[in-house]
Amino acid sequence: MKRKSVPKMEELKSVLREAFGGSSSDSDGESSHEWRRRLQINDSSDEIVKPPSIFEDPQIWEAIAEINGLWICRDFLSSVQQSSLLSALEKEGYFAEDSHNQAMRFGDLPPWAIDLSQYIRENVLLSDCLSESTDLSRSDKSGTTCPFAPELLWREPLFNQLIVNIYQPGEGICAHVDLMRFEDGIAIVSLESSCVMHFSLAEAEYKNAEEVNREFAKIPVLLTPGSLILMWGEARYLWKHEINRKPGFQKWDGHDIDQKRRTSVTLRRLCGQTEPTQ
Ligand SMILES: O=C(O)CCC(=O)C(=O)O
Ligand SMILES: [Fe+2]
Repeated sequence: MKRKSVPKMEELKSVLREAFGGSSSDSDGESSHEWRRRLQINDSSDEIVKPPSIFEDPQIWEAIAEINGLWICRDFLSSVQQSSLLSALEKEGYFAEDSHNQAMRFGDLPPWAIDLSQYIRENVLLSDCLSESTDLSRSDKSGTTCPFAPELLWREPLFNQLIVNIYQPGEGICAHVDLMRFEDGIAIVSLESSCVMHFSLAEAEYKNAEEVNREFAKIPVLLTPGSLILMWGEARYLWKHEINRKPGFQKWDGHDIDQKRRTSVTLRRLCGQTEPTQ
């Protein structure tokens, strides 16, 4: 299959500029711009907050040092954007009953999820990961400076399955590797309560002592409201992830995390979906 060539950063910026306009324009109806515009409107007050420039203050991406292919953007959504996303979930009826803890969509995603996907793609692109200068202080163990593999970033659609998980205090998710029916490249947006997600190696095929030790070590990652994690490559296939919200397991910096309801939006892509021909 012919792969799309990956554009260089400058080409990319001009493509983005053409598609979404500069920071001062918010008149077009383009999806990502629309998402940003909509997300600037505070539901309760209708206050319009000045939209950020798409090229200033790019968000900060951190590689989780121990795990190749695991990246976090802690300030991915502002508090206004988080509220807008929660309102969109509420309108879908996902919070209608306390017993309702999961909702899935396949194929055509709702507009807010398409916008969210586009916003993820845009923010990865703006991380300058495709530029030739590599800042090793921001790379993962394998030396990669890109929060998402370029060949995954350019697939269309980026994601076509979503799952919304709603956890009441004390509820979590057991250690697992996501099903193989999903392609590589998974995004998780966290909302409401913070939590610690633990990662542990999935396979016992690492024979040396250091790796056996690592196998039992769990790597904790704090997921704060509005954060985004991206899992691909080793993080997606070789590591399990779990959230244990039973008493004693949700500690950060020696303190128990105050548990409230937590909501997450996971975006993935089903295997075997071909790109539409243009
Ligand atoms: O809720 C989360 O943050 C993780 C969800 C998850 O791992 C899954 O649905 O496979
Ligand atoms: Fe998962």
